[in-house]
Amino acid sequence: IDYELYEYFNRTDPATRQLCDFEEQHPIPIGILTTSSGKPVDIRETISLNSDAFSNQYHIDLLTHANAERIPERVVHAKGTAAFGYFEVTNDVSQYIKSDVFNGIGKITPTAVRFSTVNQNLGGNDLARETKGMAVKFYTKEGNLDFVALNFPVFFFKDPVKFPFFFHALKRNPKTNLFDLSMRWDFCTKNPESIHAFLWLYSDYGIPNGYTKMDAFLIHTYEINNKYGDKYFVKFNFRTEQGVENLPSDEAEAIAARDPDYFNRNLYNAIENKMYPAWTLEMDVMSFVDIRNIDYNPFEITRLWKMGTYHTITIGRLVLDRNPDNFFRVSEMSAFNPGNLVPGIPGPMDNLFKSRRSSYRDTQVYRLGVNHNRIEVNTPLYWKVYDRDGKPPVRDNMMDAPNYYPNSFNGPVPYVDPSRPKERYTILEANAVDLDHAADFYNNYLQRDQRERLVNNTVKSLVPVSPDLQRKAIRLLTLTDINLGIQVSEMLHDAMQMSPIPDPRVLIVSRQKNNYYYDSSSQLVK
Ligand code: HEM
Repeated sequence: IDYELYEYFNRTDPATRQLCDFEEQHPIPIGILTTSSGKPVDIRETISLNSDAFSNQYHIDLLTHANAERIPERVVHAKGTAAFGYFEVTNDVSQYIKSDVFNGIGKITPTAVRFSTVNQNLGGNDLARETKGMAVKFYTKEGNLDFVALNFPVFFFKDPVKFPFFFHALKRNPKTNLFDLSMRWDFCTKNPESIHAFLWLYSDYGIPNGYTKMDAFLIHTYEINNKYGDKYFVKFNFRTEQGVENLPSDEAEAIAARDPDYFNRNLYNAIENKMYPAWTLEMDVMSFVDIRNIDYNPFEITRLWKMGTYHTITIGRLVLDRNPDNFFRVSEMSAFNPGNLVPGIPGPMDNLFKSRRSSYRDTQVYRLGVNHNRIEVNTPLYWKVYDRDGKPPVRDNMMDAPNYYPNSFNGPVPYVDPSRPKERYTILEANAVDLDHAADFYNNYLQRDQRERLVNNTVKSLVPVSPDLQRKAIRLLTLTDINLGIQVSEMLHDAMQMSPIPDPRVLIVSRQKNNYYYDSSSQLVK
């Protein structure tokens, strides 16, 4: 007997026994079967052989609905899962932030959370070496607050114009429909500011041991205000109470071979087994005076704040205690938008964040429709709008209320917030690439054994790419840190000796290349 296989097929975990649990809770059928319009279905309509199938409305209803049961998967973060829970304030942070959700020790706010892996399609592999997402919707009295975070504290670039190219390069090659390490390394070496986040990716943090064992970071520097209108600048971080745990590549590959849904299963089972996963929400804080006295740009999202230049304050705890009763209704219909903020959180000022405010909304209009905030999981506790009509759901469509503003007939009116600061700062963003942060991560953040695994993982990803890209990658790694460059270079050399002789065509395309552009008279220039 293959005991591993035996154990796998004899699971008694909540995820595997879900249908049996349903049966136990419903010892008799839950009702009479109907068509979608509610007509009871006669048993003879459930078989279409030797009958007039096209007079059988049940048959037509069933098949045509099945034809239309897919909506577009998310353009990124398609594979994921969701859970409900609550947020509890555990500390008095009123001196920094006036938002109702974070004020009043003991205050509980319901939340919905979606975890995801970035580049996989729906049904992909949870254990792929990819950034992971954690999006939290707080249903607050002042509207929905969406904290949309990643398991790395730095992002790959700061110019939002790069986003479509970034996710094209990390998703599937349009010709082969395969993930393509050449595209990845080409993106990385053409956009050297991304090396810091790529080092996080090739380090142990690239494969957490499930969603419950990872921290999550909002990355951007958020402006927050207190009730006197004072400004503070913060980074919000979720710290896992289960402890950070990562998986070595070989172990991750072995698990993936047995269970590519390992992360989703793990979260589902933890909640069903009442081992409710929890995170502490903290913020790293700087005042305006602090910001004026530091020697680096704190709004730069490809770097970390320097130790000693800020202090950290706990806000509260996020606990997940309920699995959705239907995956599609919650995970797939949810729409998280980092632009959904509440009074007291004007939010980040960098261009990448500004671009995200519109990007998420736009893709959600495409994916779920213009009324996506009327879908149950996205509906705030309170809403009064002048939006009308469009593809369902429209809920009550604001019934008989006036549909234009301003009006003389008592439609909804805005509120006045006297403590809201009058001005917002504008930040200047530089194009320069500073590799020091990546070097700092490699040398000071990682332990020796972690550095070794990072080198191993990097080499593994470089073996299949062309020598030209290998050279460019080693150059970038060497510029980042000379030892890192040397180690990757030496180990890659050894690995290439062991691998089969490269296809000569790869060598041809790998000759030293130049950069080309067209001049104003359309001549190609080298
Ligand atoms: C220019 C930069 C970025 C753009 C344009 C962008 C765009 C998008 C888009 C279009 C989606 C799919 C949303 C949906 O279909 O509902 C998405 C999902 C997501 N993004 Fe970003 N993103 C950017 C940067 C970031 C950053 C910096 C973070 C984290 C700090 C982040 C975290 C996430 C997460 C966690 C999701 C999944 C949300 C869910 O579970 O529904 N993204 N992003």
